[in-house]
Amino acid sequence: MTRIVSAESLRYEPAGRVVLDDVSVRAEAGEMLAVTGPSGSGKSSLLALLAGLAVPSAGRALVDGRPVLDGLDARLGLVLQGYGLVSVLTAAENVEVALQALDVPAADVRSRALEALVSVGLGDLAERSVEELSGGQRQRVAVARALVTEPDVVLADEPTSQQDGGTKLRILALLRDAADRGAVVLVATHDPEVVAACDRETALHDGRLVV
Ligand SMILES: Nc1ncnc2c1ncn2[C@@H]1O[C@H](COP(=O)(O)OP(=O)(O)OP(=O)(O)O)[C@@H](O)[C@H]1O
Repeated sequence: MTRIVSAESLRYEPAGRVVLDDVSVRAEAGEMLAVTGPSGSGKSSLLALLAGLAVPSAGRALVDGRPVLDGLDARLGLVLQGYGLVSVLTAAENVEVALQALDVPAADVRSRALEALVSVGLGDLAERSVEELSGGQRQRVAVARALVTEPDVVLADEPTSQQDGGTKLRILALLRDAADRGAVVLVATHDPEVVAACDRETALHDGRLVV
């Protein structure tokens, strides 16, 4: 079971540009950590490094003390900017993809995907192709796909940016459920309401931690 996600003195300089410098963060099972900062401060980059989707030029991204790319036994739930959905598939099929990669019995895949879509208020649109969904609905499909596997680590980049009051609260409640189940939850956001729903905040400015 995953207990700790940590960044140790991360430096990230794609194309020679310093985007993150000496960033250390630690989050434990059961907590929701808000990663805040103005646009361009490096929030998405930090989440990408913690997800193993980008490689730091110095420092380490660790899951339970092991380099994140070695920690693949830890189940990762990602909500990325742009969502990464397959637009020609239906909402349900996009969520099913996450379960198919695991040892979930085929008979359970559909019901669990539908349950996840109902949890984000999209039960009625499960059979709708993603290209026919609005931006906010796509974001909710991405949240359902990230959480359907009951991940040990949730990395969510502005997961409610396109939601109104009710659905925003619903998504925040689902993230809290994941933390209560023992997941480590990191949420990049500049929304004070989202920060208030988290346990702690770590702030970035120009790629550095604000102390
Ligand atoms: N691959 C890259 N090459 C060059 N610059 C990059 C790269 N990735 C990110 N940056 C730059 O790093 C800075 C931080 O970007 P990042 O997306 O991490 O910030 P953010 O805090 O998530 O912003 P936002 O809230 O607008 O999403 C930006 O100035 C961005 O242009």
